[in-house]
Amino acid sequence: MAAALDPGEPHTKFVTWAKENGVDINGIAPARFVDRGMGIVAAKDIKKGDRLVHVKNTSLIHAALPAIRDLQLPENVPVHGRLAAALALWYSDAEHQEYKIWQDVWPTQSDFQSTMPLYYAQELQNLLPHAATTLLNNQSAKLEKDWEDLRRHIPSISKELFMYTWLIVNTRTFYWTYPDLPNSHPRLPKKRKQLTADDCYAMCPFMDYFNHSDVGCDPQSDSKGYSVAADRDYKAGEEVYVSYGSHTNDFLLVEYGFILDSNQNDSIPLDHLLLSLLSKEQADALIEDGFYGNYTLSTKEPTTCHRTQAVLRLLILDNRRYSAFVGGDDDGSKEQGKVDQYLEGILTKYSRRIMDISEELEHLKPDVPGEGKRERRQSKRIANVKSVVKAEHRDVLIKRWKQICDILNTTIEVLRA
Ligand SMILES: C[S@@+](CC[C@H](N)C(=O)[O-])C[C@H]1O[C@@H](n2cnc3c(N)ncnc32)[C@H](O)[C@@H]1O
Repeated sequence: MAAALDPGEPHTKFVTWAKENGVDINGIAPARFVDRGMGIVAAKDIKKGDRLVHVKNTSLIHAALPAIRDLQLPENVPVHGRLAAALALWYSDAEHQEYKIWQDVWPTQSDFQSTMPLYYAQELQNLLPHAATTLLNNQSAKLEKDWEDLRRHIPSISKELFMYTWLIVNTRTFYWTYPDLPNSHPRLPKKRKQLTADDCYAMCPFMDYFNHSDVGCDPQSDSKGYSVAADRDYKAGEEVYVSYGSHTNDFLLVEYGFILDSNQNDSIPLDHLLLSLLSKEQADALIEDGFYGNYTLSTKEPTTCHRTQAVLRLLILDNRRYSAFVGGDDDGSKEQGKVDQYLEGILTKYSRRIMDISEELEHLKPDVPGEGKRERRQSKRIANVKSVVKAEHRDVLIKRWKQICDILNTTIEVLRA
């Protein structure tokens, strides 16, 4: 069990504020952890099913709040950007005290800088795994677009501050469908039927202290608000996690800035390995059959999905055998050995490429705090290393590639057996 440390005064003040502002807390408390900032611990022995926290609907912060609508931010901008703009305006306004005590317990800008891939040096971003690269490109495009669409409406806010509150929203929001409002209400971001996941963001003070685990409590919402009940018994002092969803480590890394040591939901995409092997005709056939792309290798059995089995068969079998497999007329067991052998070759090649990437990462010199530019230049020359990056960024990336290699090697062993 990781040591839980005293959270410090701002957190004690925040808990008092939360209790006075619609948050009901039972048997849990915030605590500081060495490797993941704040989290929640059991303050006493807890029984499975006990309600640990309830946040009233009126205490949530979301786009339908009058205080946010009054800012008259353009409605075509996604809720994520509008919430970030509101938080930035409140954060920078000394007169606006309503959420000050909550803001005081947020992670700092420097916490984000040391964990989020958005802040990695370009050369490290270039070495992210494929899935993480796609997610990071999307995230970065969304942030830039929100900033471009909003900057004229919030002239007092710097991009740096906007980026900070945008990441606060990114890492601390909950899914909220405004169940306390009628289906058509002027304060709903859209008519209820038209709401998409991008409209359903709510910030939930205190609930946002919970860290994530692949097995954890499952937050629930209804028109009265948000709550968390214990998923199992806990002993006093144990950390209580919630699950943010069935996320892979690449997703957790880009969206939240961490990876789990063990993650039953982890998987890696194979599209970048398989799509390039297809001829135009094969790609067209897969599109027509609904099997183009989205091929994954997971940590759970069976490690390859049905889609992957389909594309591999198209690549190495005659069309008749492929069609029998995707049409469901044949389970494909007759050719399984041949398919496994082919996949084993592809994965072995990828695993060798990862060894090269890991070596490249090892040669990027980590930034040593306190070391000046001159010393860095000198030690770069002496050690024949290429560049200077943040040690914590580089190390998490080395660890992630090692996890990917382990998934590949486990699968290769299974395919060989
Ligand atoms: C909703 S907040 C949770 C509270 C947060 N730890 C804090 O200090 O305020 C989400 C952030 O917590 C951290 N986090 C959550 N779960 C984690 C875990 N299992 N391991 C490491 N960091 C985690 C990540 O920095 C993530 O972006």
